[in-house]
Amino acid sequence: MTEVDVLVIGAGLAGLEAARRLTAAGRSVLVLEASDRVGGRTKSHALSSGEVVDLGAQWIGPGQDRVAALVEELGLHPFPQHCEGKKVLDLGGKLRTYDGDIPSLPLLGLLSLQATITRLDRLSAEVPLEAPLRAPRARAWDAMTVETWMQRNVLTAGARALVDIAVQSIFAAMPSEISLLHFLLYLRSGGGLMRLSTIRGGAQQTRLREGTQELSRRMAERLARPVLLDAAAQRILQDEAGVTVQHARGEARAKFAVVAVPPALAARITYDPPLPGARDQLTQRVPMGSVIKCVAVYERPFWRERGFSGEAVCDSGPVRIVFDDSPEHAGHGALVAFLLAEGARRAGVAGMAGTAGAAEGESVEGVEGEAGARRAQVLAVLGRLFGEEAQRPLEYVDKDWSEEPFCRGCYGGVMPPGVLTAYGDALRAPVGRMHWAGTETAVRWMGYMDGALESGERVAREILAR
Ligand SMILES: Cc1cc2nc3c(=O)[nH]c(=O)nc-3n(C[C@H](O)[C@H](O)[C@H](O)COP(=O)(O)OP(=O)(O)OC[C@H]3O[C@@H](n4cnc5c(N)ncnc54)[C@H](O)[C@@H]3O)c2cc1C
Repeated sequence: MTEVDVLVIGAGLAGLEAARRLTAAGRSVLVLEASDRVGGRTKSHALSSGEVVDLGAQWIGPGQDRVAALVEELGLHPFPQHCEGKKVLDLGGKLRTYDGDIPSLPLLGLLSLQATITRLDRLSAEVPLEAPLRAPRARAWDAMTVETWMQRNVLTAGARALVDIAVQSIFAAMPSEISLLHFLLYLRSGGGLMRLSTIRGGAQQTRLREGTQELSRRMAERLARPVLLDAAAQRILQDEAGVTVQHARGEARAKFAVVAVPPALAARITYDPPLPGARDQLTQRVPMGSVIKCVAVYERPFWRERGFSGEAVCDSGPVRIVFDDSPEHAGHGALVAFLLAEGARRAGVAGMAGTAGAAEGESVEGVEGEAGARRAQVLAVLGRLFGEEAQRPLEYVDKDWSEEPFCRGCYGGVMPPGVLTAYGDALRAPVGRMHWAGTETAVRWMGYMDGALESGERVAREILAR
């Protein structure tokens, strides 16, 4: 049995950040990772040209200071997300183009949309980041979904459709699945609705040439002990002197453990003694969002030549949002389309019936079955938005995150009504010698890579203080 000071479960950004901080403080650390790679919800894919696209987390933006510092420390190369040119809005079956951050709507819709954004940002400013239940209307907000709030407060159908898409794009969940309090907390945690949904000055501003998974690879390389891969933690036993973790490759013992996996995944580990009721019930109530990310690669970014930015917003069909995904030195062009929430679930279920590769379908011409059907549907949307050329990519790859065995959905855990009020206190509270990390536990940038790093830093601090 391996014995160390601290065992970290999960080699995503949260677990690796905890591990490197504890190592730097002179503690011995072993990271156990269930899958055969590090990086968790980051996954970079090499195109046949050798350039990299991200099938998981992709962007960083202003205010995400931890990620920015890490990028610099690890010598990675940031570059700006392309956003020059016209954007396409596919609303109510009609295609139009617009400039700027807010899609073009008739005057009343535009006013309603602006008023909604201002109102949501004002409400979210009332939610204290570290203690959301102290918000003056916390209980009322946690008793309703974002959908209910929208029905009452967003006055035009056009504005409602766009807010709906913004919510799906930020959470990979439907407005009907999210507590208004959780939503407002999340907005505050990331600096507001516009910051979360925009490119310039927003959370989609910057990409990494090497892809975001490289952050985890380089962090793991620098640890004193290699990450133990294919070592899913199955059972955590605690006694007065320490913690024993039984995992897929054996057993390990430490003084403390960090569980750096989302709550829904933490629920799949057995705890002995059993978790306190509140903590266990929390893990029963924070489901993961649903997203399939689809990347189509072309000879060149032909849409740029026609004055388009590559960005699109759609209210029908399988795709909700599209961005230019071309590599930094765009010899090639690429577009990334997001299937979100209901759309991802429909496409994912379709994938189950067909070929293997529903989880990560690298489709080639002539591919058959449901993975091929998904590809055809996505390419048909891209063709409608950017012209017929978009239907003929050189390469296509997609990834259904609900199929990833140790993520089971993305971008992260979503809280339905009632959860924060009843179980919020259990989110970060250690249980004996076990400490909880993961982006879902972050105060700032909850749900993002930056939040994952914050949580790793926090648990390292908690353990060192003990
Ligand atoms: C499609 C997509 C797009 C995204 N876009 C962005 C973006 O643009 N910008 C951004 O900042 N964030 C984005 N995110 C979110 C970002 O990826 C996450 O916030 C972040 O990576 C979470 O890191 P984590 O360490 O908290 O969790 P994870 O990355 O989930 O790490 C947990 C690790 O634990 C492992 N594990 C699970 N169970 C066990 C077990 N029993 N034993 C051992 N190991 C286990 C998992 O395999 C995983 O490696 C996106 C996510 C997705 C999927």
